[in-house]
Amino acid sequence: MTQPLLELHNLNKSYGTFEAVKDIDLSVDAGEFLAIMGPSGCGKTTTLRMMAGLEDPTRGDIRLEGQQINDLPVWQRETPLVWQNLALFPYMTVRENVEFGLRMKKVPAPERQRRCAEWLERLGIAGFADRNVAKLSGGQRQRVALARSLVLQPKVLLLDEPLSALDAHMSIRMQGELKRLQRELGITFVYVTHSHSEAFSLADRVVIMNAGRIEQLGTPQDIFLRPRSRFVAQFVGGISLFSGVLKTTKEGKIGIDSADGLLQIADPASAQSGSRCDLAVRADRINVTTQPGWGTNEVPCTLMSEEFAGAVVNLHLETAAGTGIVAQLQQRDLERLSARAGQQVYASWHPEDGVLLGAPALKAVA
Ligand SMILES: Nc1ncnc2c1ncn2[C@@H]1O[C@H](COP(=O)(O)OP(=O)(O)OP(=O)(O)O)[C@@H](O)[C@H]1O
Repeated sequence: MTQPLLELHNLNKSYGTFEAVKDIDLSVDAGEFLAIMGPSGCGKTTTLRMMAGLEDPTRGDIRLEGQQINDLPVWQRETPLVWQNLALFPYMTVRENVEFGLRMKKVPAPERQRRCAEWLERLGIAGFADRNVAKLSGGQRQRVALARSLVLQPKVLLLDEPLSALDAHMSIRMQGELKRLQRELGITFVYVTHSHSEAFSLADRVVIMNAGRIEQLGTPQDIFLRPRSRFVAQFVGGISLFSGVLKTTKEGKIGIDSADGLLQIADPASAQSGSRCDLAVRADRINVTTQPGWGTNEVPCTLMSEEFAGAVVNLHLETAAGTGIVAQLQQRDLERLSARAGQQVYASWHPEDGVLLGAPALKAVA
């Protein structure tokens, strides 16, 4: 088995009595693009700053290539951090900013200039080399910040919401460039973001944090299709949740007995009958009809509102028991449905589209 490049073992950070990061265990492989997501204040930045050496862990280990680096000062680490406000030196030119780290490392002038020129070229900012960074656009400044870190040939590049200051168009463009660079260079990226679309489209694996802990770690597909907890399902969004008790009927059907009736599932894993469970169903798996009789799990609902999201529309429904359901329809399907807010409709889905959460057997899966 190959050794992970970066490892966090039982990493903790407290500020006074407040525990910002709790018992984080995480391994990042060489060349991997790992995204860290979670609600504001869940400890993403603190975790990243500990990796960068900008915060001391209260407890636990950080290892790079197997070596503990907890006490290594920032400037000796090979894990630079690029963050949202970039922290470029405002009175320096682009070239001076990019060369700065190499000067600190006492890299001889000819090599410094060669490496700086290579990165200015690579990131398409050679034309502004002698311009003051204060006179650049947001996207250009972002490139300077990346060049300044990449010129140091880091083992891991840590990025804290690097695109959050850019407008939507520039952010999408930079996402593509970041992914291309990461693939071409084979550098390991650890990337903190608030943006679901950035995490899910860029990362090989995504960490979802909640209140200082890792709630789920998996590929974007895993997290999107198989959220492990209510928290992850709600955080990812576009998922309807039903609570109930796992039950096998006299006819041999398996489902959860919920306030909205028996909701059948295809795969109960090894959850035991009688255990309390939550069932998650993705919005794009829910059919909506104006007449009953179309599906296995069919729940009468009231259409509460429609939310237009480009080519698709999210329908917000509510059952008689007060459960909120969200269904995602193509625009043309909505036209065919021709239902209005306040009208009774029927939500249905196939048993195999329901994912059980909270069952003991599922929790035990690593
Ligand atoms: N220096 C500090 N002193 C005291 N508390 C701190 C300090 N730094 C961070 N915290 C607290 O630790 C918790 C985690 O902060 P952190 O910045 O890691 O969260 P985050 O997930 O990155 O949030 P955001 O998405 O808002 O940036 C927060 O409650 C924050 O207020």
